[in-house]
Amino acid sequence: MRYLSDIVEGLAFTELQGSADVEITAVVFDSRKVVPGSLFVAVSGTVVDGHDYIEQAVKQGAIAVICEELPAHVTGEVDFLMVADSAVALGIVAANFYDNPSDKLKLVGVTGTNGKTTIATLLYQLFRDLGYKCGLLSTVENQINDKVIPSTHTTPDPVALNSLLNDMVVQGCDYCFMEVSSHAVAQRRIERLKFAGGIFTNLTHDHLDYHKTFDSYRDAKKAFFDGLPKNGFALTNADDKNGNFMLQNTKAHRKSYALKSMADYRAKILESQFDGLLLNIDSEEVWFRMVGTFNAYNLLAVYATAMLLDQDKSKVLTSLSKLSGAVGRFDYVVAPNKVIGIVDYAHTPDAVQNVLSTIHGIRKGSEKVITVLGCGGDRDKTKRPIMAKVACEWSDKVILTSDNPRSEDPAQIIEDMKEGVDPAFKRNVLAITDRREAIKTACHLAQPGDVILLAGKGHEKYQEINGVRNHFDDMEELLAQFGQM
Ligand SMILES: CC(=O)N[C@H]1[C@@H](OP(=O)(O)OP(=O)(O)OC[C@H]2O[C@@H](n3ccc(=O)[nH]c3=O)[C@H](O)[C@@H]2O)O[C@H](CO)[C@@H](O)[C@@H]1O[C@H](C)C(=O)N[C@@H](C)C(=O)N[C@H](CCC(=O)O)C(=O)O
Ligand SMILES: Nc1ncnc2c1ncn2[C@@H]1O[C@H](COP(=O)(O)OP(=O)(O)OP(=O)(O)O)[C@@H](O)[C@H]1O
Ligand SMILES: N[C@H](CCC[C@H](N)C(=O)O)C(=O)O
Ligand SMILES: [Mg+2]
Repeated sequence: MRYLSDIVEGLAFTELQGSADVEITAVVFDSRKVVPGSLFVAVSGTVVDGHDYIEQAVKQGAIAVICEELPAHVTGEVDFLMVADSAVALGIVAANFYDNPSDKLKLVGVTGTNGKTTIATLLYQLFRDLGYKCGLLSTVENQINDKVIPSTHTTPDPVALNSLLNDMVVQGCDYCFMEVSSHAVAQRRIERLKFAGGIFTNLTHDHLDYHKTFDSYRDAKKAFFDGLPKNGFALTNADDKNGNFMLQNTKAHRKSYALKSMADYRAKILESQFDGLLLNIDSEEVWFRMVGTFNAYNLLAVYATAMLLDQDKSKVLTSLSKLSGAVGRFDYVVAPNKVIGIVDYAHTPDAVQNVLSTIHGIRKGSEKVITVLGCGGDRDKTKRPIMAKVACEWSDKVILTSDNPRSEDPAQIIEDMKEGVDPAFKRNVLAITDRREAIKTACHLAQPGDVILLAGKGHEKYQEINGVRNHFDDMEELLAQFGQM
């Protein structure tokens, strides 16, 4: 049991109606989830305003409410606290409710357009292998030591986030590695968390539906570094044109990694194959199981982080060389007829280009590249033609299909993608709305040695159409076509 007075510690509120001396059973920001004794935080969202649900929350048993505006009719039995920003307040009270778990372990956050899941997962796998108890919060799954907890977001809401961190503390975790999405920073999901360090991967085109402009997307990422404490580290990619910008106002120790520029941690690619990378990393030659230049960046960021967390260099490199990262990132299979299939979560123009240029760099001769690609519905529409354009530039054949159409018409999403197809390439482009059929067609078209890339869905085990999630797994489909299932 926790008292309201403990939970609001550090919270700047302008008015308190009632007494802070009440016991709170739960912190809740969705009226539908209120249980008797809850503290309800009214947050205004992208669809509705939580303030409109205060009455419902009280009816369901909320005994205290945090809000930006007091409702017209305030009953005497409920405590009301007025704040300037409810989203910030939610972060603070959620952390206090769980007794600030981020103060009790070393929390490392990863932000950037691409590579967050890969880096957070590699760090988790590395530190587990080094013998530590660890937690992971990622797009694919959350983990507490070896226990897997399904994830709903890249970065959970503040209540779920602090609850998971608290479970990690209870399970004795020394570290937690988490992804920090730009939505999470903008919506203040990470408020009041204490980070031991932050990592920046890169910044390219995504989520402009939500952030509206590239600058505000960039500023959301930067705000994460602005908030790091002065005894923490801020590690950036010096090869990315926004890398230094991220660290402009941070109080944390500034560190960098790079393959091309001057940096604190450097690596060079010596060999790049379908089964791995040979890197000269911090003056040591090491073979890794991860594929592609972009993974050289991810591996280097992980290595640098391990050094900043005072780990032993040779143990780290030995362990890192065995790891394969997150599922659905450049997953590679060969059919009996020697067709190569790759499943990758590339869902931004930059990621599509990186994966395809990696395939180009590795293939030996005249093998053809067939790309199967869709774009998500209810997400950034402006990336659709660019993703299609990039796919066409780097493939011999492209099959445009559905990703997760969500509430949108799949045929219209494909039309939006077609806008990016060069007329001269049109005869090499097919449009097949049914993703299963699209994959089947790619497999029929492929000749021995050819490479099929299934882009966009990676680890996802579902396809969301009109609010319904049907089971769908790119790798399963590929293996079925290859006669391996
Ligand atoms: C666009 C977006 O980020 N939306 C998130 C946001 O919801 P919202 O602003 O739409 O909320 P809303 O429906 O307007 O409701 C406003 C408030 O009223 C409350 N409410 C609402 C109805 C009601 O009856 N009673 C009630 O109290 C809601 O609980 C909420 O507090 O806040 C919710 C609670 O935290 C999130 O679940 C929700 O994520 C949605 C499901 C989502 O799809 N988000 C994606 C875009 C997202 O966050 N993605 C990022 C990055 C992805 C990546 O690149 O990896 C992520 O971190 O996962
Ligand atoms: N460092 C990188 N630079 C550019 N592209 C990358 C990098 N790492 C991975 N990718 C590409 O981006 C895809 C997504 O990678 P990952 O899941 O690690 O990114 P993420 O940042 O977690 O994405 P999300 O925002 O959806 O959570 C990969 O499948 C790969 O195609
Ligand atoms: N976490 C990202 C991933 C998108 C993956 C793609 N498969 C899609 O559904 O658009 C998002 O929610 O924008
Ligand atoms: Mg991710």
